[in-house]
Amino acid sequence: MTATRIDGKAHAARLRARIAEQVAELKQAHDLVPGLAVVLVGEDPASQVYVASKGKQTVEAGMKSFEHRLPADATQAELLALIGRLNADAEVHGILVQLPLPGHINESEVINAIAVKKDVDGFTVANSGRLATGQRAMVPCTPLGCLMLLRDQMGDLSGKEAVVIGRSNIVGKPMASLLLGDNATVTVAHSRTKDLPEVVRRADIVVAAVGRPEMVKGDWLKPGAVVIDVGINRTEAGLVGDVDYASAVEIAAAVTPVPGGVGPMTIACLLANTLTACCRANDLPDPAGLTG
Ligand SMILES: Nc1nc(=O)c2c([nH]1)NC[C@@H]1CN(c3ccc(C(=O)N[C@@H](CCC(=O)O)C(=O)O)cc3)C=[N+]21
Repeated sequence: MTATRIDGKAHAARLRARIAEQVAELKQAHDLVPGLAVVLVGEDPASQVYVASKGKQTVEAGMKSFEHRLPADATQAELLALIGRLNADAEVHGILVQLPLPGHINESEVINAIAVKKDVDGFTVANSGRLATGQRAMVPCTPLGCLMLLRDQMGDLSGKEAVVIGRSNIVGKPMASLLLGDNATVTVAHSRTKDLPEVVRRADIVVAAVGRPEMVKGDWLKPGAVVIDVGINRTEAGLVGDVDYASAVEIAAAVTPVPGGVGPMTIACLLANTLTACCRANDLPDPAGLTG
């Protein structure tokens, strides 16, 4: 029996359709249009493509998209001044500064200059702390998308054994917080973890977010596990995840593919967070089913 291929692309399209409906209602009832500002420093081709696709999907959902491109040699002061203007702009409900930033810029200073309520990536210290302590936060898009796929696949996650591979501030740690919030038993594994295959073997849920092409093998998995692959690795063989998909589908119950798994969910969740930020900025209730 081969595993279910979790269709993140189709799931994300349904999510975007729901968001578009709620955006239309917000316009009707309150004459509000959510706005997302994306800031791109430098000319990295992959980032260009990615930012263009975010802009297109933002507009398709009925929201406003504002793109700001700065040259690779822009100063940190210029970037901070731009963020200051976006923080003060009433048409902008969400701000995303595309990472990574050029080496001469202090990433953490820039991210933490974003108004907490407009931090649709959920990367500020304030939002990270709020999520970790169970307070209402803006939740990082990739972990939020993974949580939605897991709930859709498994229903209640209560009491499930989850292993998150990777401890980054943008995926691994917030993913662990979200799984704890859903009452899973969570292990965070990383590069110093001893006998990773043995740790993974006890998991009902595996979230792989390490950035090592096809590292997680099918024979590491517990039969029936649900596997979420966050990896986006460009190799000579093309785009591959952190999971060896071919061997994983022989053992798992369900696996996300790369491409077409978590990636499209990340962008859909960015739109969801922008809508949420717009509602909160106007003291309206959170949109239904979008905030985790
Ligand atoms: N402030 C900030 N927030 C981010 O969320 C952020 C960022 N910076 N910097 C870059 C990474 C990367 N990221 C991706 C999102 C979607 C796909 C995606 O949709 N991928 C498609 C394939 C795309 C392709 O073919 O290259 C898929 O997996 O099906 C990929 C990568 C968000 N990031």
